[in-house]
Amino acid sequence: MAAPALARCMARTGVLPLGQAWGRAPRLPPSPLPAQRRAFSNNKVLVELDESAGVATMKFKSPPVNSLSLDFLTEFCISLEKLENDRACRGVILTSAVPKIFSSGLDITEMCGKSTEHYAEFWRAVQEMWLRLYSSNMVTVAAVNGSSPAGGCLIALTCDYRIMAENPKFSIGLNEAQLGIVAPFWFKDTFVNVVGHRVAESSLQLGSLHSAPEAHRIGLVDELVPEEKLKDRATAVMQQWLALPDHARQLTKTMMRKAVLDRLVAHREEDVQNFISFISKESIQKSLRMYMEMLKKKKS
Ligand SMILES: CCC/C=C/C(=O)SCCNC(=O)CCNC(=O)[C@H](O)C(C)(C)COP(=O)([O-])OP(=O)([O-])OC[C@H]1O[C@@H](n2cnc3c(N)ncnc32)[C@H](O)[C@@H]1OP(=O)([O-])[O-]
Repeated sequence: MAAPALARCMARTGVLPLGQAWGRAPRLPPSPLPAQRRAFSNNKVLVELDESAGVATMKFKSPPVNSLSLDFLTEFCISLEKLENDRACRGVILTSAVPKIFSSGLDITEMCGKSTEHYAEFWRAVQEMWLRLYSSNMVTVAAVNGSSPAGGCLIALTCDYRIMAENPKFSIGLNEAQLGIVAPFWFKDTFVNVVGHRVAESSLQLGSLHSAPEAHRIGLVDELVPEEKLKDRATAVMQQWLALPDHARQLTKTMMRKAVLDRLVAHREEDVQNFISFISKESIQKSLRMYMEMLKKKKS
């Protein structure tokens, strides 16, 4: 489906047609035509595709903090879909064009004082982002070049491999509990699949934001590198993963992730309704408002 048609579909329903993501044809190696670089950009996501390497870089560029608004999520899904359907692309590196911030997570303003319909549309877009990324046939590498709380951490966890800049000021984690909200089961499942049950249990209950060295120690990120080497290291890791035959790697990935993906697909609407009734509670709205005020105070 072409991008404008996808955008119209998402504007109408809040979701991309799932048939687009599942059961797609196996990825083919890039064509032997002369090396080419292509770029396409929406407002909030910049994509550069190196056809000779078969690798795209997706850069988040939604200042000040790359929060995951409905617009951002829509653009993210459209960009990912374009790459997924592009035979020249076998892997994607996710990173940020905003200094010091990978992503600040879900845009809190999308979850405050809005209508039930808006919450439903927003939550379907969050689900869609995760379903598409977690089920992607491409190799996905997160080059985490800044802080990455909550939904930002989820994006990194959803990739195949995570490399973080070894800046002790950068933190990462599912800190929802600190906001007085609860990460849904599929955030938790993704986290457990990366760090194991015990670490996930305490980290989630405490809403921990882990410094880069601690995130590495608990296995939340696979490696740390000096900031200036992050891009090169992500490219080297990507080459290593792409050296394997796509079909074997893709089937293995599906085998490892299917149960968790199927769980959300089977309970998608129920999950939307859970989100709406949870986020609409006055006590939750109050917690979110206080948290936003705290962020503003910290700034002044
Ligand atoms: C069930 C649901 C599950 C939920 C999952 C989630 O992801 S929940 C999300 C959990 N996410 C978090 O807990 C992360 C909260 N954010 C932070 O901890 C910090 O902003 C930072 C470390 C990301 C950047 O620090 P920094 O000193 O570089 O920047 P700064 O702090 O000065 O902020 C600049 C401006 O951005 C604003 N803004 C920031 N984040 C958000 C947001 N998510 N949304 C909207 N706006 C946000 C902030 O208010 C300020 O606005 P102002 O005053 O200019 O109008």
